[in-house]
Amino acid sequence: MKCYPVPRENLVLSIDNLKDDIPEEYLSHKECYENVIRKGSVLYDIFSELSKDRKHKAHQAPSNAYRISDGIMQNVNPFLLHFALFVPAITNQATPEQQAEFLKHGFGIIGTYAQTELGHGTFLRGLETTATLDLETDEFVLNSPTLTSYKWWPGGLGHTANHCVVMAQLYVKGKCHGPHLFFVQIRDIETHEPLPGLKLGEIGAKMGFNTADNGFLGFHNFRIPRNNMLMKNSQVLKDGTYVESKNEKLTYGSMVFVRVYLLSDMAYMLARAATISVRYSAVRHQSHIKPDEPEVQILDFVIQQHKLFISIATSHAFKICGLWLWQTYSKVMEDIGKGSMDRLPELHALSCCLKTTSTRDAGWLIEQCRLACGGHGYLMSSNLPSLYTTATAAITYEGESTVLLLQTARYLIKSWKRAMEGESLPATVSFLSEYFNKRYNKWENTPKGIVDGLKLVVAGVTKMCAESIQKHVSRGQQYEEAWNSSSVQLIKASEAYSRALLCEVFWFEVDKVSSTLSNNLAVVLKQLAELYITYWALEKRGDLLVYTTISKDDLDKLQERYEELLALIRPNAVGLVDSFDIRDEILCSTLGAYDGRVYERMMEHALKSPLNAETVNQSFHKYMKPVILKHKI
Ligand SMILES: CCC/C=C/C(=O)SCCNC(=O)CCNC(=O)[C@H](O)C(C)(C)COP(=O)([O-])OP(=O)([O-])OC[C@H]1O[C@@H](n2cnc3c(N)ncnc32)[C@H](O)[C@@H]1OP(=O)([O-])[O-]
Ligand SMILES: Cc1cc2nc3c(=O)[nH]c(=O)nc-3n(C[C@H](O)[C@H](O)[C@H](O)COP(=O)(O)OP(=O)(O)OC[C@H]3O[C@@H](n4cnc5c(N)ncnc54)[C@H](O)[C@@H]3O)c2cc1C
Repeated sequence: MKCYPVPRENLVLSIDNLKDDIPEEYLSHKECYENVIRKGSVLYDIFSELSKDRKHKAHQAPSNAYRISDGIMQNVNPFLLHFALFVPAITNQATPEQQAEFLKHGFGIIGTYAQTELGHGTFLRGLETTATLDLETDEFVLNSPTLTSYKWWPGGLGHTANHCVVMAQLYVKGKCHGPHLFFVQIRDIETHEPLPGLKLGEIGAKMGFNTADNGFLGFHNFRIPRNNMLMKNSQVLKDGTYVESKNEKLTYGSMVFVRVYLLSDMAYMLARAATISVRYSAVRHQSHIKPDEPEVQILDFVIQQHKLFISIATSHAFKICGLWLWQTYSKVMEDIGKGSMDRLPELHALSCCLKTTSTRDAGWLIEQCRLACGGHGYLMSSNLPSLYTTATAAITYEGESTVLLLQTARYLIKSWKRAMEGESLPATVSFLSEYFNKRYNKWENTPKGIVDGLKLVVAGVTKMCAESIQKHVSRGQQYEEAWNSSSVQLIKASEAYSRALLCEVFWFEVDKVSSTLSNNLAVVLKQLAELYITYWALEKRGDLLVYTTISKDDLDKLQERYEELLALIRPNAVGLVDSFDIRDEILCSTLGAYDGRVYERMMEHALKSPLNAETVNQSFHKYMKPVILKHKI
């Protein structure tokens, strides 16, 4: 691995190409894309130089180098899918020989992950793109038989990528074997023209993510070699023999990989938002707390602390749980490599609910950070609107949130049944077996006591779901119908489970490492973890009252402790966000820069608006003036 900086002479494009003359928000849709490709190409070149000696490994966490692009792009990098899904899909789903072949050009090809179609994103078994084996030519023929079978959404597909990994229904000798992945070239390397037999384009402007170049793709008798099916888990041999995977869900492995990673990504998004709004709240003075004293920093309002400190704490919770989940993922992948699939269902359940909760929480907390900056948070130059639209996209992509929570609920219900039958359960759900023993334990008003209480809530709600399903079945519904009838409660079980997991892992991991930290650091980290747990205990007080022995008096004490924690964290608040160590260039915010020159930066940025290039806009003469003159008395 080479060190920074990459020598300038190694780069095709000049690093000066990373600068913007006009802020991105003033560019048209097309200009914006061209602008990010200009900058993205420099970064792509730098990243490829940096990783020349680095072998792509399966199950490797993505490098943090791409964070730099957060600052340079402000919006989404259209090359993101290459690193985040295309390469991981190949390293995780292709045989070693295929990996050597498909990745031999390194960054000489640009890829994306083309799975979702116009008609289906969630229900993968319903995908319509077909890959049919032609035994005579030893090729697969790809087709999009309907409008709804067009690939729709893949990032970078519109104009950027020249290759993709495509999910299609595999047909061999007239038999469908379900969705499988294929390595497909879609554009000529030199001319970048779409290859014959393909219909390619961009899907249009979106709520955010506008520079991601999301595209559509249709196939018309498009041929690829048989060997382009990614064959690590299942194979199609030359004579058309289909060799089944040990577990057909391994085909979905790339999604599990990204879901796991998203938890750490959300920690970072939230750290950026918290840094902006806490620093701004320290600079901004408005109103009085005591009438005879000067106007205060808005961060001194306790309600402002309540809005913001939870974002700092949550970022740490996600970071720590993200590491824990990453370790779990690596261990399960290692086991799978040795032929054991035992922990795959558990990993799937954990990654589904934690992906959902972290993206949803990041979305509303970033919005809360934006609102906490008052009017100025609404400016694009605060960068909070862009952080919000980028984070909220993740609630839907890589598995729609409700759908993923229902996957976890499926696991919880199965585990509940196993617990009732006296089977032993994996550590992450073993508390289900203890529900009946611990249900009436005396409430303990400590972080550990709260974690135990939250677990009782999960068990209680899961029990209620199992009973609800049973009730509907006994009234004549099929199991799947009964499942649908109980889905509101099932979602609640899953949500409660992710909250209990986040609280438990955060608290116990912090507790574990605190003896290795300086006393001051350990104290502050514990305050953040306790704040997080107490916040959620108060938010979920209704559930705790139903499923545990907590009393009103306990809740009053928790409220008091929560307010104490806000006061304890207040003196360190700015230091805590500084310690996220996010450079101004990456923060990209007029409100959140390290030097606190908020108002100066806002004015400097406003002056860059193209509308300020002239004192009178031409539209005045063209449209307004005639109307004004007409009505002038
Ligand atoms: C920068 C932006 C980039 C964005 C990129 C994208 O968005 S890319 C596009 C992202 N797109 C998406 O994310 C699409 C979201 N959709 C999906 O992932 C799937 O269609 C599904 C999981 C919803 C259902 O799948 P299905 O109908 O095939 O399954 P089923 O419900 O009938 O359950 C059968 C069994 O399979 C199990 N199982 C399922 N998945 C896994 C797994 N990964 N591992 C292990 N196990 C898994 C499940 O637990 C159940 O086990 P049980 O109880 O029988 O022991
Ligand atoms: C910004 C962005 C980037 C993306 N990038 C990519 C990419 O690079 N590659 C790619 O292949 N795809 C990509 N996608 C597509 C994305 O993965 C899908 O949109 C996502 O998986 C959701 O699927 P859907 O759109 O079919 O939603 P739907 O499933 O149609 O969801 C609509 C509603 O139906 C509900 N619903 C659906 N099924 C059920 C069920 N079984 N039970 C209860 N409720 C249900 C959902 O909860 C939701 O409320 C991207 C999407 C976005 C927004």
